[in-house]
Amino acid sequence: MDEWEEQETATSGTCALTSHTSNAGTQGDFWSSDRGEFQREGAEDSANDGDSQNNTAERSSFSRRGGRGGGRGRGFGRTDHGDFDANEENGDHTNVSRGRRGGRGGSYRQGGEQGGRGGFGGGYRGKDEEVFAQGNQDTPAEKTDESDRPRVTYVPPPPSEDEESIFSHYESGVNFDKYDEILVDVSGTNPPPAIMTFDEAALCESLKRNVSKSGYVKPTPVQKHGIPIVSAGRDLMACAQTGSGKTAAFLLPILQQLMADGAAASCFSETQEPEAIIVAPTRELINQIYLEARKFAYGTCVRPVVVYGGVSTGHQIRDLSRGCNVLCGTPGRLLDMIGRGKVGLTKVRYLVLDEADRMLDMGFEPDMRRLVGSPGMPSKENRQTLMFSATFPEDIQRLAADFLKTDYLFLAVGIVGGACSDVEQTFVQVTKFAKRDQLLDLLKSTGSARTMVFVETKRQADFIAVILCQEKFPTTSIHGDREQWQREQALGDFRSGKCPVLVATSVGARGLDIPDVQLVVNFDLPNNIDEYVHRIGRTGRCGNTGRAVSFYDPEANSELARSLVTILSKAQQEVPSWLEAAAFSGHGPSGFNPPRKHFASTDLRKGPQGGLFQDSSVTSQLAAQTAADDEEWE
Ligand SMILES: Nc1ncnc2c1ncn2[C@@H]1O[C@H](COP(=O)(O)OP(=O)(O)OP(=O)(O)O)[C@@H](O)[C@H]1O
Repeated sequence: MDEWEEQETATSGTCALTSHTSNAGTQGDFWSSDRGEFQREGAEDSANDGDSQNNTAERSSFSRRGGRGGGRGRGFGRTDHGDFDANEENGDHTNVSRGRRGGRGGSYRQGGEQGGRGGFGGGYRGKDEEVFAQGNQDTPAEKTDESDRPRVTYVPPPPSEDEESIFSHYESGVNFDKYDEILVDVSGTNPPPAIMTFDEAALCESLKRNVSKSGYVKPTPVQKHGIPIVSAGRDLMACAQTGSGKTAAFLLPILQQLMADGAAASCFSETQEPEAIIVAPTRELINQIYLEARKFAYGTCVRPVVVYGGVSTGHQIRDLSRGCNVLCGTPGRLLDMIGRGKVGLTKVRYLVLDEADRMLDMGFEPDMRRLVGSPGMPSKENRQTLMFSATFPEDIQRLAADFLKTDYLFLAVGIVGGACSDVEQTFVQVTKFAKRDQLLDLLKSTGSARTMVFVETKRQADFIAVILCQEKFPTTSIHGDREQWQREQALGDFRSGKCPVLVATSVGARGLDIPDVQLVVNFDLPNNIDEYVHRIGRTGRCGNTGRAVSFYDPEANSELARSLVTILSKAQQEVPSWLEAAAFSGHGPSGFNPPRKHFASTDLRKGPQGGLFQDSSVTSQLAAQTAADDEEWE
């Protein structure tokens, strides 16, 4: 029995209620082989695939991001699976699935030699190291300076082949038709006319069938406008509220075009040349996008593939080699695959940045520049670049223009950066010491409602999850210190309702589309307003109603007060008088704008008056700043 198996055995199955465990190991994670496969890949495999994150672009891309942390105190600013959360109070970022690591030995395992503190040791790798890492992408793992770092060997279970589960979906809600009332603005020259029905999208039969099997009857506004724009070959920056169908807005026209042009049937090749590349900031989100692509491409010759960190690289290389038309990836792993020569870029026609503002902020921007500058990648004039998000601060729009043709179209559905209008937002003023009791009271009052609780740090996520477990709320958690299989299991348990409470750091804030999330709790408010918008957007999706309750700690959150008032006002929601008072009390960024009643586009090309959401642009710099610190790197 190897070290890995020992640990699994030692810790598995001691918690009947949840899949969550405490740092102290009072409860064990479930582990069952059908969840995924754990294997030690042989030396041959490793030599061929370099199945390690040690010597890859993925690692290199993180190195400059994190100053603190470094799980092993050896100068690497990321954990084993590439996540980084510098907000962790002590700078401990150790991923602790196996023993012998330094660092706090945080989450979930009691295993042997972990523990010890020592995760601090200078997590910064300078430029030279980055160059070194890049220059050694093909070096087998064994030969790197970090060869004792455990290799990632997790192989996720294959996605279901069963048609029913491929097309399983939740119903659109009572407010779905109200989407039609949302004001839409398309700016830029010669936008094509919107479509009103999927029939007008002129999809081929198999795509039409798949759209219908997905339960889509009529397009949402971002689809009505976005699909013809993409089909017309235009570059696009699109901003529409959370849960309003942005994914299909880019997937459907891309798949349609690939099929119309007779995308070459997938065939085995060591280097794959995808026609479309889709990038997203987190593993769970990119996997979700991949599953959507797979669903829409069902029964066609188009083959989507997904690559992301925390999973065996060798496994992904093997999957890739079977053929790939649409490659979905997190930036690090994608660059890694390109660096290894497993992905060629010469045939790329579409480059999609989902959560584009996040992909272009201070954290990921260098990776995006590296991606578009990679050998073979067609210039922006020779590819179509599409960007989607619910938030698009002006400074990021400015940056984004570098990646787009000058005549790109800007599509704004509703208020750029606005919160989803189907989410009822409430605020509770509370000190940090009273938050725990508030949360327990809230959960007691909501019964078994599926609830996401957002906290600031990974340690806090563990702590709160344990408390909730102890209070008999079946709870699991997702954050960057958890192994990938644990993250996927946590999400699975939350989706299935086995654990109706999910405690998450910001890694769960963007894009996740989980059925029936009725409540989002901001146990800790984020420190930028865009993050708030994305977090509460995990509920109230696709015309369903949802509820968000945020704990406002006057000591910690006064900087956010003005932006919150703006967001609430624009969503036509009640603003608590104490929040308004806090907003005007002199704290926080200047430039508060009283809410305007009418829609206005915030395509920055329209000039300074075009920006309805100037408050957001004030905070966006902060957002970019803090994103580099408090989000989790993938
Ligand atoms: N036209 C439609 N009819 C019915 N359901 C739809 C339609 N379009 C999308 N959906 C469903 O709505 C849900 C939300 O869609 P999606 O995840 O694409 O939203 P999003 O705008 O990307 O959200 P976020 O900003 O949070 O990433 C999904 O379950 C999707 O399948």
